[in-house]
Amino acid sequence: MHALRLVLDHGNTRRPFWSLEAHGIFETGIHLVSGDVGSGKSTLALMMAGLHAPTSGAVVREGIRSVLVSFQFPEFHVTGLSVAEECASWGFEPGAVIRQAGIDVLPEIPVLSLSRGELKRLHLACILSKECDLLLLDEPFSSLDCPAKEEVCRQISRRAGGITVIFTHEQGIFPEIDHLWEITGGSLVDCGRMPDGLRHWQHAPPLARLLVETGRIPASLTPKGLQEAACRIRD
Ligand SMILES: Nc1ncnc2c1ncn2[C@@H]1O[C@H](COP(=O)(O)OP(=O)(O)OP(=O)(O)O)[C@@H](O)[C@H]1O
Repeated sequence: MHALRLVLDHGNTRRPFWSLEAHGIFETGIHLVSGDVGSGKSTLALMMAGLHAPTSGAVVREGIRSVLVSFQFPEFHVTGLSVAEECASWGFEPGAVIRQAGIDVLPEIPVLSLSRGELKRLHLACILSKECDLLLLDEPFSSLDCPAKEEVCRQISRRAGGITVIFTHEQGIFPEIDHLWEITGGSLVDCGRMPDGLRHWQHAPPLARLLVETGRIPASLTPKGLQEAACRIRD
């Protein structure tokens, strides 16, 4: 596998009433970028994908030959009329995708007749089955219930190789995360690798924050990792 790096070299973007400064290096692994509503997560995802040019600075994709972006709203990705056509547009048979998505739909029905959550699961099943060097997932958990979030997390955690970046304000359910980032005060902040990065993560969910404050640093942000830390006798 060739070395992959996405370098944000003071990649700044400005709009009349908003700006974002993004500086840092994303290496192979699973990255979590958290931030409040409107903080710039989607804009940063577009910048990293090469779909939004920085106003100043640069975004350098070293060794990255393939990029996939998943937008928050699954309708943005639809190109087929039926579920089967939609799966085919990704190069997949509908049966396998429908099984992986865990939804109960027929391949011949119009893809836009699916509920938002079903469509999101179908889209995620397709995109998570593709191999790529850089996978950018903007709010992958939106529209999903807890079991579906957990299944998507398992699929993300299984990704081997490549750079995966999750942009989200999710506070409950996470996959295995290697590196924590957050957007705060108009800047991308590198909180650091897990688990030490937890100490610097302002957007940490309440349970993770409590565990850190009580000296039980979770090794992982997965539900199992948080449970293990919560059940641990204080260090
Ligand atoms: N095309 C645009 N033109 C002008 N301003 C925009 C445009 N797109 C986004 N913005 C502004 O840029 C800022 C960042 O938006 P962005 O969608 O990146 O935030 P976000 O963190 O992804 O939000 P959310 O959590 O709601 O998805 C917001 O203030 C938004 O109003």
